[in-house]
Amino acid sequence: MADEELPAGWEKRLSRSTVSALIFTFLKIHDVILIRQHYYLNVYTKESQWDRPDKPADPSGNNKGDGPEEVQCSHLLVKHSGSRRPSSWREENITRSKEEALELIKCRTSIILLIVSGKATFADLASKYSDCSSAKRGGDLGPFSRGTMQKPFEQAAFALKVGELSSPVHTDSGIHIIQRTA
Ligand SMILES: O=C(N[C@H](Cc1nc2ccccc2[nH]1)C(=O)O)c1cc2ccccc2s1
Repeated sequence: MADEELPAGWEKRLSRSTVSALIFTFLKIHDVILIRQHYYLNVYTKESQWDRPDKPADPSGNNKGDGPEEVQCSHLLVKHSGSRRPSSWREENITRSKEEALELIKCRTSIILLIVSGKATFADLASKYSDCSSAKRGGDLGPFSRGTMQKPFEQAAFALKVGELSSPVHTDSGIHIIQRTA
């Protein structure tokens, strides 16, 4: 594909990077390998990327198509003996196994179906059953961006649509059900 076919707002640039200076001691030769690589510049934001863009550059520069910058979630956490902090407002010393925790959260997931029937809200259940201190706020963790929560939690949260519930998510803290609220 020729350059002129680049989506609007992008320019193809050349990058010169010296990959490495390799010293072959037995050949006493310095071998500098010079690789010229292309990168793509968003002419509006001056942000650059290695991957060839497939859609017009976003003048605002945010939301590069990889989803929201920030989400808000509530969660219901069931801890187990292997949790990072096997203690909570509900239980000083949590000794249940991971398997027992998974059964428990599945059971509470079926209870969560009460939400669908309108007989309970996620906040009701989190405030009653979650082992996270956010239980006092109905499980609400407030808004957060990428890089602030444990990776498995972040990946699940950012994959949810607003209002959606996750399947059980395992982190070092225990097992979570996540609801994206914004
Ligand atoms: O890390 C927390 N609580 C831990 C358990 C825990 N571990 C988590 C890991 C990911 C997301 C939420 C999580 N909550 C605890 O109580 O042992 C947080 C509590 C609160 C309360 C309000 C807002 C944010 C947070 S994050």
